[in-house]
Amino acid sequence: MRKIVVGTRQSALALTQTGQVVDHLRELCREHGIECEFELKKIVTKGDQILDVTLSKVGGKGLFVKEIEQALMDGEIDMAVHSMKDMPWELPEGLVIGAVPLREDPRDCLITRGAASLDELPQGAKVGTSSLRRSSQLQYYRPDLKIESIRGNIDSRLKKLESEGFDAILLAAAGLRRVGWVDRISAYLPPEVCLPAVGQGALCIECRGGDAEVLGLLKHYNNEPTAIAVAAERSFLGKLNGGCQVPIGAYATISTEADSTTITMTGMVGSPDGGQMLKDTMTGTDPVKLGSELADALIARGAADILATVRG
Ligand SMILES: NCc1[nH]cc(CCC(=O)O)c1CC(=O)O
Repeated sequence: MRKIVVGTRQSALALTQTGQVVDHLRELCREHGIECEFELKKIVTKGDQILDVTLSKVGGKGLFVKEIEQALMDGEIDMAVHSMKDMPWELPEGLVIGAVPLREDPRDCLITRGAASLDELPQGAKVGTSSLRRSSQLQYYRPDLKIESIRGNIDSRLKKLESEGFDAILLAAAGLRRVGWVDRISAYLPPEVCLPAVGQGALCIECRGGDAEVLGLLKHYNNEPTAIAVAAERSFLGKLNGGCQVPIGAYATISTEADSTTITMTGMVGSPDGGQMLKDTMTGTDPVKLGSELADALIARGAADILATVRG
């Protein structure tokens, strides 16, 4: 019987979502008469070890993914479960996205100490986020807010809300839902106010392109509308060369009528202080083409200059 070793980071969120994926895959194996067993392998990444520096300064989000991809290429593991939004837009040679399962809630949310919405936060409130995308959109909407950096896993950020005197912090709703902490959410930020990160709320199941057995299993786990939406968002990110942490957001939705699928996507590029904010919405049928066209539309309005300033 084939044993599939599944690599995961060791944060509460990573362990929970990998456990959930393996449960789903076991079910799919039963359903499709596929014989295999699963084993979890925890991997400590650089991103997990370096917690005291802003991510963009130490090499961006790819830090969470690189070591796990190396383990895949070395054959130490056969499958990796990542948060899609932590995935750099380019995969190393030989690795593929085997499945993109059904997306969780893509929105960002606010965890406050009292206020029931973004509008209710007091003038000058101290808000914790290290994401340039979140700070850009928050400052654009509420220039009075004081944004301060906060890092760490979801659990340590929730602790810092109290211990470091924040009035609110921003997190992805998906992560909180997966670990069962929805009751901590004070308010959801609609995409019109805060466009999510590319791939937010989705998972990425990565494997070796030559592993037909694993690919065969994973194709049953793929959710086509999510995969198309994520492909469009990642194409947008790729065209903007969004390698490391950047103030870029995008959210695509899919509608199917008769036999034709239409993708609607909004994308944003903003300066971290919210002083500049470029946003556009476009529709299309080819995800890669749409992502690239939406990026071009923002580049024509100066997106590349904003990003160049951020990258320094
Ligand atoms: N940057 C860290 C990260 N990567 C994935 C999630 C959870 C949400 C998701 O899976 O999209 C989070 C936490 C957060 O941003 O609040």
